[in-house]
This record gives sequence, structure tokens and C-alpha cells, in this order.
Amino acid sequence: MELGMVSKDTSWWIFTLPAFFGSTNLLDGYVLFSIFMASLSVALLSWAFSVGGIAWKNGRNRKGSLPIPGPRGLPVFGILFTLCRGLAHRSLAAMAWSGANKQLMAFSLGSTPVVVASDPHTAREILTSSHFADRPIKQSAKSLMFSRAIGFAPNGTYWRLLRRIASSHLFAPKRIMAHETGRQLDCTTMLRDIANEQKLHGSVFLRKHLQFAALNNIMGSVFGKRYDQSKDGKELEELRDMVREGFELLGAFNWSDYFPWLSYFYDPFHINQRCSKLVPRVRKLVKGIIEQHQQLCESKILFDNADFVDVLLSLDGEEKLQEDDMVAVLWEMIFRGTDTTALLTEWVMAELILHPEVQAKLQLEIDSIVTNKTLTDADLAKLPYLQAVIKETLRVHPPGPLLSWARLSTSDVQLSNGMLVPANTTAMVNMWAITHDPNVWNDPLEFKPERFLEADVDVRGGDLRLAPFGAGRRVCPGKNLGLVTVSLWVAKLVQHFKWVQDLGAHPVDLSEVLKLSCEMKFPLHAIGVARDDTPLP
Ligand code: HEM
Repeated sequence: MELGMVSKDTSWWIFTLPAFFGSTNLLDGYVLFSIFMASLSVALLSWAFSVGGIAWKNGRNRKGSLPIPGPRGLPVFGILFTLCRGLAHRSLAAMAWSGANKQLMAFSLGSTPVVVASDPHTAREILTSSHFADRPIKQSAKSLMFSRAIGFAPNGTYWRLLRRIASSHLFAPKRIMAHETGRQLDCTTMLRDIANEQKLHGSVFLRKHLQFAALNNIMGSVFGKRYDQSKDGKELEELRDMVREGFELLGAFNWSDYFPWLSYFYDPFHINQRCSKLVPRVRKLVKGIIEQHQQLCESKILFDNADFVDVLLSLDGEEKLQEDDMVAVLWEMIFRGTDTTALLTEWVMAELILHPEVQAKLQLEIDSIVTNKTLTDADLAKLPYLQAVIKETLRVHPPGPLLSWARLSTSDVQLSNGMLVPANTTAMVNMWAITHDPNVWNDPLEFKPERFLEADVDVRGGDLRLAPFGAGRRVCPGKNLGLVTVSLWVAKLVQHFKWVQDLGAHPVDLSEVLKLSCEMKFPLHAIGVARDDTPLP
């Protein structure tokens, strides 16, 4: 009897299962349940035995003579929760430094297998290999037309054409030089606005001025269009809103990027819907500007200071782009060029305010070279300490600590250390980890521009100890434009003002926030004391 009771109690689920599975047949339900349990066990077992997590199952990390080490993370999710909030570059650096993971570490982001390099040697192998010349594309980037722009176009004929147009037309040295007038103009407006705000409020909200100057400057170079805050309020606000929305969508964490099947029924931030609303607005704006240029541009003669729209319209034959592709390329420039320039200048200014001795030394250098005349691009090469200050800021605060956009392996790639990265693996380089590694840099936490006077380092992709613009075929094409703009503006900001902390209301805080780029969490405010001997232009 007792035995019967036990058997009754413990076998209750046999009767409920068929109902649970919607079946009247006990065997069907039992089979389904067994399949479910078996799949769950296989999933758990593969996770338990997979270094790197579920996306590295079946020994995917052991294809080379040396296995790629890495954390297992959580079943199903991998280390998604570690990376989707907080400062991913710091979490990954801590993980790489704590184990033998510096060369390469494997991990899973949902079903995506990822490797990250945190040492210069492996970073070079990844960034310069032709097998890593693709990028994984986020859903939002695809929806926002970026798959037809330089940054996300897959490695192939179209992307090579865009790179050729970028190097021989858009970012050719003569074009960058010819746009100096615009850089100077935007800087002069910024310096005047700063002086006015200082007079009115006794301190300056620097980020606002830097962002406006950067947006106007890139609008000038790309569309030949500049805004006046007092007259073009409505149009400017519409543009700012579109740029802000685009940044938010591109930077937003989207579960569907890691679990593609989720996109059919789960989109909590309405990313798809918002992208579909933004794209027609962008098309309307950019196409309108292209039409204006077509009407105005009667002759085919292209001057060196032509804007990007005129350059693209002047292309013929194989180089000619379809109108939608032009929209994508031009819109990407606004995205890539605006925030990077503004936020790098903000980081430089923050460090100069926190290090008055560095600021004074820089002022001395500028005053000794630039006497009684406007500081120009040509003077920048004569200011080695300025270059050192900018390099040191790029080292301490690389704007893309994980190089912003990752790479994707197109085939199995054998590394020189014996590890093999399988095809279709997302590859990242943790530039922040490299630039903060005590084995690579002495006193990595100290801000010491002098280190770059002692030994010069190429920051444009030649030396992987400091490659904030990436390296190899997909290196940033805007690096020279970005560097010359930031150098000129920083030089002029310290030439005309002595910058001090607004200790009472807004002390300088170097906390970071990682969006599309790594920004100062608290916008920079400071007191700009006009330097009497260098009146504003
Ligand atoms: C301080 C300024 C800048 C920094 C730190 C920066 C950084 C980067 C980085 C790290 C990459 C990825 C490189 C790689 O995968 O190896 C990149 C790509 C890119 N950048 Fe920049 N960038 C800056 C300014 C600019 C400017 C001013 C423009 C254009 C106006 C620009 C346009 C691009 C484009 C189009 C790509 C994609 C290249 C490709 O995939 O082929 N960047 N940038």
C-alpha cells in the first residue's frame, strides 16, 4: 500500500506532462519531455566543457597548436551582462590581466564567438591581416544604411572603391590643407563664444562649444554648409536631433545583435521602429543638399577646397556612386567626424586643466613659435610639445578604447603564437588595455607628455603600442583630418586663455562613460582667463 502511495506521488508528472505539451498521448509527451531534457543537458554540458562559453563549443578554441583561453561566462548569455553595462574596456582588461589571456582571450556574447587581443603583437596580427578586413554589422547600423558606407561595407570591390575615393579625394592632403580656412573660422567663432560666456557667467561649459564647432566644421567640409546659432536655430536643432538619435541607435545595446531570433518578437527600445523613422529624415536632408549642389555646380572644375558633396558629384566612370550610396557615405562622415574630434579635444583640455605645469609649458612653446600672428596649420609641425600632449591624451583616453568597431574573420586565421581564430569570429583589440599595461608603458597611469619627447611614437597605425585610429586596411581614413583639427583648436584655446578649474561649482572629473566612443561622464566646465598679450582674432 505504502509502496503504491509512493509510486502515485512520484509519478504524478507522467499524467500532467501530456496536458502540458498539449498531447493526449502519454508517449508523445514523454518523448517531447525527454528531447527537451536531453537538449538542455547537451547545452549545459557543452557550456561546462567549453572554454570561452557556449559559442566556442566543440573545441572551436582548440583548432591551433595553442588553445585560446577564456572565461565560460553564463550558460546561453556568455559574458553579455559584464559587457552590456559599465566600462567594457576596463572589465575586459581586468579579465585579460588576471589570467594568461593577454595575447588573446575567447568569450561568448550570446551565440557570437568573440576574441579580444590585449597585447601589441597580437593586435598587429589581427588589424593588419587581410582575413580580418570585414566588420560584424549591428542591426541598427544596417537599418541606418551604414552597410553602404565605408565603415561597415563588407570587404570587397565596393568597399575598396570607397577607400580609394577617401584617400585620393576626400582626405587627400591637399584637400585637408585647403579646408584650413574653415577650421580657423569655426575656431574663431568658438573662441568668441567662449569669451562671451566667460564674461557673462564667470566660467565656461566647454563641451557645448566644442560640439558645435565640430559639427559646424564637419558640415562645412562635407556639405559646404555652416550654421549660425542665432539665425539657423530651427534647422540646426533638427540636424542636432537627427545626429543625436543616430548616435543613440548605433550605440544602444540591442539583444537581437547577439540572439538574432529575438528580433522577431522582442525590441524593447524600439530600435527597428526608430531606425525606420530616422532614415527618411536623413535621406530628405542629404538629398536636398545634393540637389542644391547639382543646381549650383555647373562647371566640372573642382577646386581644392571643394566640399565632399562636390567631390562625389564630380566622380565619373567606375568611381561614380549611386545617389543612395552617396547619402550613406556623406551621413557616415557626419557621424564619425563630429563626436571624435569634440570629445578628444575635451579630454585634452581636461588634462591640461588638471596639470597646470603642462599647460604652462605648452603656452611657452606656442608663444615662442607664434609671435604676433595667427597660429596656422603650418605652425603645428613646429610644436613638438603640443603633439606630445595630444599623443599622451590619446594614450590615457583612447576615444575608441576597443577601437569602436570590431573586425570579423572571413576564414580560419593562424596566428604566429600557434592559436587559430576560426572563420566568422568577431575580433576586438583592447587598445585601452595596451595603453595602460605597465609592461608596455612606464607609469601608465600618469599623464606625462614628456615620454613622447624622449621617444617618438607613430599614432597613425604604425606602432601598435598606441594605435587609437586602428591599423591596417581598415585604419581610420579621417585620422589626419581629426589630428590637425584637434591640434589647431587645442593650441588656440591655450594660446588665448589660461584654463583653471572651477573648483567650487564644477571640479574636473575624469570619470568615463562608454557610448559609441568613450566620453567624459561629466561635461567639462572651467574658467577661461583671457591672456592679455594674445587678444582674440
Ligand atoms: C580623433 C579622431 C578620430 C579617432 C580617434 C578615430 C578612430 C577610429 C577607429 C579606431 C576606427 C577603426 C579602425 C580599425 O578598425 O582599424 C575608425 C574608423 C573610421 N573612421 Fe575614424 N577616428 C577619428 C576621426 C575620424 C574622422 C574625422 C572621420 C571622417 C570625417 C573618420 C572616419 C572614419 C571611417 C569612415 C572609418 C571606417 C573605416 C573602414 O572601416 O574602412 N574618423 N576611426
